[in-house]
Amino acid sequence: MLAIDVHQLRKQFKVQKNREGLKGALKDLFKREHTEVAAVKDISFQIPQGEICGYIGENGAGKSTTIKMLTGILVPTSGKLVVNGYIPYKDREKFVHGIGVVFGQRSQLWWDIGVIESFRLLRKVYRVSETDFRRRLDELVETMQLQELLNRPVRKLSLGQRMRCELVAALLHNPSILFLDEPTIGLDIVVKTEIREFLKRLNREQGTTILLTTHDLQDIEALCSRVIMLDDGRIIYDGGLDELKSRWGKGREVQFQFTDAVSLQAVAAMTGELAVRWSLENDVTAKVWIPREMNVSEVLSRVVGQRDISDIKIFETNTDEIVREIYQSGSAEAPRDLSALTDDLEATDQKEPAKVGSGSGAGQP
Ligand SMILES: Nc1ncnc2c1ncn2[C@@H]1O[C@H](COP(=O)(O)OP(=O)(O)OP(=O)(O)O)[C@@H](O)[C@H]1O
Repeated sequence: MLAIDVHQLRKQFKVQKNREGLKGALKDLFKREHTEVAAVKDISFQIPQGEICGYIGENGAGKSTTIKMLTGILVPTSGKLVVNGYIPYKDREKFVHGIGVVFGQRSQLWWDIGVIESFRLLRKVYRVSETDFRRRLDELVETMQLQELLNRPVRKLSLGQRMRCELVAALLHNPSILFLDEPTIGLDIVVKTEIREFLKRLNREQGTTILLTTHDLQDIEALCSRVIMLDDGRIIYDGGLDELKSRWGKGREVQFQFTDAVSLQAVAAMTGELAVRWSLENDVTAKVWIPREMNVSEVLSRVVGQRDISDIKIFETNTDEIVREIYQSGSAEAPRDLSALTDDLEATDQKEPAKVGSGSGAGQP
């Protein structure tokens, strides 16, 4: 069964226009002018139960607007959406029992009362039985190590402590879908890792579906097998993270540290006709760029054995770089040949972003 089913979903906001000058302000008093801002433009996607899906995009791409429609806070302008079997904005009362929401920038806990009191209030809001509440609370408090924090007022918690409490609060009623909007924003790496581990476990053990919005691509790498990328209200990529990397990655680089001095000619001779590119870093260190369709072992087997090597390091294009380039180009369509890759590499060497076909290719692959 699908956890989330979205078809041609659109949200337009009516925004007041302010005319310039005193005359304009006076005119505004009598007759307001409006413009329409389309925040989400006819997007479609399906998320099966039990999936962890990353929902990413630049500031203003339309992520929060989508989450707000999926959680029933906003009514769509057009399109269809079914979440957990319900139409969120229509069936709100029944619908909210099956979802949990964490907005990293906002709290669902009461600021001045003890954490446990907030949890008790939420138990009443979600009408969870006392026995289920106790069992669930004990389990969550232990995994999230909240024992010491339960009686402290929320305002006295650190951000990391509060986020752990927010997650517990969102899960007390045992929802089958969890919406997370920037859950690790501002957290240190230790708390981020704890939260990622917790979410992985939750998904593995309870099959909770998770839709995660984040600007931290390490959250995505750690948790999501699939990523949906938005740009200006449209989906420009929907697929696996691995596929994105192999489609956009610029191949790999292998750095060899030799025991004796080498020359560029000598290292290039070792790989002969292979379409790789060598560069020298110093007398004993050389780097070879290998296109993504070539197996690294093909190069390694030619080099190892011909010369004594003291160290080898393999570098991949990291996801941050890939996603930054896609945002810049406005399209995740990147059918690139070897020469384009080489051009890109040269461009990157000169610290300029790689350019690929511009934004017309929006749409789901
Ligand atoms: N209530 C609103 N009224 C008018 N315009 C809005 C409203 N909410 C959002 N927008 C506009 O819709 C667009 C998408 O905003 P949204 O908050 O969904 O983006 P986002 O991807 O979540 O961005 P961020 O990463 O900065 O949170 C923006 O241009 C924003 O200005």
